[in-house]
Amino acid sequence: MREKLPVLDSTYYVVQQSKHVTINKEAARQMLLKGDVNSAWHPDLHIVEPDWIFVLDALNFCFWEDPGHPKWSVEYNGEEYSGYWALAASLKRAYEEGVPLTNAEFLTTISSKTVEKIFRGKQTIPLFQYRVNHLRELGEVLLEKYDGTFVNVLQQARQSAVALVNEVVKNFPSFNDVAVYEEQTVYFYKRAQLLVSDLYGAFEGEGYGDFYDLDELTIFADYKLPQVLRHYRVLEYDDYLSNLVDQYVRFAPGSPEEVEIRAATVQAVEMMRQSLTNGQRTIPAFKLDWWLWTLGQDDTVREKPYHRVRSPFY
Ligand SMILES: Nc1nc2c(c(CN[C@H]3C=C[C@H](O)[C@@H]3O)cn2[C@@H]2O[C@H](COP(=O)(O)O)[C@@H](O)[C@H]2O)c(=O)[nH]1
Repeated sequence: MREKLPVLDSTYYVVQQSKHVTINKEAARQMLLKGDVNSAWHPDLHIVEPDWIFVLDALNFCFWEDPGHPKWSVEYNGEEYSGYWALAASLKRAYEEGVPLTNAEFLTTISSKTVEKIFRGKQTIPLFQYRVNHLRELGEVLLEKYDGTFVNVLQQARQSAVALVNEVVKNFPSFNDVAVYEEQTVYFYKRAQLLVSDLYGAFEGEGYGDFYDLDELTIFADYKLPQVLRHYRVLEYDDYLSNLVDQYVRFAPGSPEEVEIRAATVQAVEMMRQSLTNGQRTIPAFKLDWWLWTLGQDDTVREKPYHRVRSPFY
């Protein structure tokens, strides 16, 4: 019996009780009919090195600003990047400048000054102190338990995506993306799951990217996928929630509103997967994720804002 993640069951529970978010199955079916779900992984701006990718996904969260506030952006090779791409570009720039990002010893005592230099650009990257703390946590745990390299975390997982997610969330608290909803623990594990798909993408399914159970992953519950699914009316927010989201009101991390949005995102894509499987080859959730996330990079789906939570988990 293959090991499974607790993400699907726990998010299913939320969707059953959900007060403010509903999933529109027909809209989900329509979206799939129009979609070209075979989007590829974007190789540009990435260093194909396991410890670098681990650092990338330890920092892969919360790039948004409130309306009217300019976003953090960096310049790399004459191009300006913001959001996720600014993170990838700044870490690639640092790596090329010789900052020893993949040296666990260095990470344990990395200074704020050094982190400022890594992310230098216009404005400041949000949740700056969390970025420093996550890097130091990676260094400490890698040194203490894995002889200083993420490669040994990968060895522990023995090519199981589920085992790797569990190993990471258990030993690196900054990846332990869970919430409590009506006394039940709800597991999202967004950056830990995204890490596995990034390894798969970067290594093209070979070597460090070779996992036998990738179809056990769910989508990665960030803030862009709900925005895309809401645009296509796959997710429907009631008036109470729509008003708050559309006025850029911030929700507290772990609030019922946030958990309902994230859980419905996971379950909506699971529904898409099921509808795809009748008669067609099953497609792993992470491939639908890449498709939806790439759609989210396009302005057409942004007429309504995504929900705002200042969270270091996504
Ligand atoms: N669900 C999901 N969330 C993802 C990604 C990625 C980047 N992966 C791509 C990169 C190379 C490969 O081609 C991967 O496809 C970033 N994010 C999240 O989005 C948010 C940033 O958005 P914006 O502010 O607009 O940059 C933030 O929460 C960030 O953590 C993904 O793939 N799936």
